[in-house]
Amino acid sequence: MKHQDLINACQQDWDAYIQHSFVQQLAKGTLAHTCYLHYLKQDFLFLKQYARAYALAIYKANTLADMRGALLSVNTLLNSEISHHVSYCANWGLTESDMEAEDEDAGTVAYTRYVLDTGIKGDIVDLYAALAPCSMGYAEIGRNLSADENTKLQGNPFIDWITLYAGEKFQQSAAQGTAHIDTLLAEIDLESQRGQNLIKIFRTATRMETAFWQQGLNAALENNV
Ligand SMILES: Cc1ncc(CN)c(N)n1
Repeated sequence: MKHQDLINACQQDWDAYIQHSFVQQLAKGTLAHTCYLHYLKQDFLFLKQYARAYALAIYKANTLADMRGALLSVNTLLNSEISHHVSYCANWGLTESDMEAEDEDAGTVAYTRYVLDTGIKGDIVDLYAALAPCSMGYAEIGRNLSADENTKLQGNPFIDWITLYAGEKFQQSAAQGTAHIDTLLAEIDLESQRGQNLIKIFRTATRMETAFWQQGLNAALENNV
């Protein structure tokens, strides 16, 4: 099987994630700032846990090449994505220590600990099936937003976010990650018990991504915006 089989098997859940109202409001520049700020703070905490999950992938790796690949992902997360995140959060008045001091929301805990638990219980392929919707999904969203002529580029307060995920660096590292997942999946038959179990993991993580967007939108309800 290939990564596209994972997506095809849960197309409806995948579309709900990729086309979520949070994403559409980002593209139009209309998202309530409370929602965005809440998302940014939670995403900082999310990315830290994600770096731990890639560190687990080093531990779970069977080959030196896979260990190096996972190390590269830890490095990209800590020194590129989180660093970018911290610097554009500063434009929104959020410091790194503000975000460190924030409590994790239920959706942040649920998603990240699901990924870690899946990796601890399972093997390297289970772990990557749980990690995959994160980078593959944001890369697809970045491509969609940059290709869509209705995406507001001028005067969009969320342009830094769009630029980060549509940008060459993120796209390239997501493409490398996807190629690696294809290598891990190559020997697994889609119809086998193993294949179906990987689909279940991938679908759960995809549903967690949708819940993460919704958690951002819900901040407006909680703050009566
Ligand atoms: C919740 C979430 N999912 C995915 C990504 C992209 N690494 C992110 N920053 N945040």
